[in-house]
Amino acid sequence: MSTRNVTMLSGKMLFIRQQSRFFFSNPISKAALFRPHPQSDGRKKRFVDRSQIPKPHSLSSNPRTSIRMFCTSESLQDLAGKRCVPCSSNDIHPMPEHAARDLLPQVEGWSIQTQDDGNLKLHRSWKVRSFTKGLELFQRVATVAEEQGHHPDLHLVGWNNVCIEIWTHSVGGLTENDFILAAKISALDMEGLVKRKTKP
Ligand SMILES: C[C@H](O)[C@H](O)[C@H]1CNC2=NC(N)=NC(=O)C2=N1
Repeated sequence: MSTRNVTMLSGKMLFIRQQSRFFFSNPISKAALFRPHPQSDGRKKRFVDRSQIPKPHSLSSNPRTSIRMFCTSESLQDLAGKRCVPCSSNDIHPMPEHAARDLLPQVEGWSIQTQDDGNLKLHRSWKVRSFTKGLELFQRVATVAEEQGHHPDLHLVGWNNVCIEIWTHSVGGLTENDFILAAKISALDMEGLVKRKTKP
């Protein structure tokens, strides 16, 4: 095999392994990728087993892979421990509803709603102990939002009904930023501000 072919093969292998690393937490092994194929003369020739190469930009049936397409890091680490990325980044895109629903269990108490324009948003509501406790809750949320450079919509109606809605305005939909902010808001100490949920 000429040097060029070896370079090409190794280059292709490197590209495939790089691509597979993007889609799978464990890159496909060389052995799986280059399977020996017995020749008529008894020699074994290696060929690229195309069935092992992930299709580019395919949302595989594995929900964790599809979530990973929209998350900033390989592992689905605790969202509250992550940091929002600038909403003006060209790399930020709205996620499809199935990816949002896959992330929802990580932000307990939040729900996904569809806006009048069809875009998705996160929603959560609380009963606060007083109007001023509601404003104090908003202040704590505002501190997190300013730290993250990502902001919710805050509603305080009927003096003690707080509702917080989050979506990424720059892309008109849900991104991981919204789930990170929701997780950080859920992690806030609201003791003394909100009424305990009465057991159903
Ligand atoms: C420049 C940058 O897009 C804006 O400053 C930030 C501020 N906070 C934001 N918050 C939300 N929810 N969506 C945004 O698009 C957004 N953009």
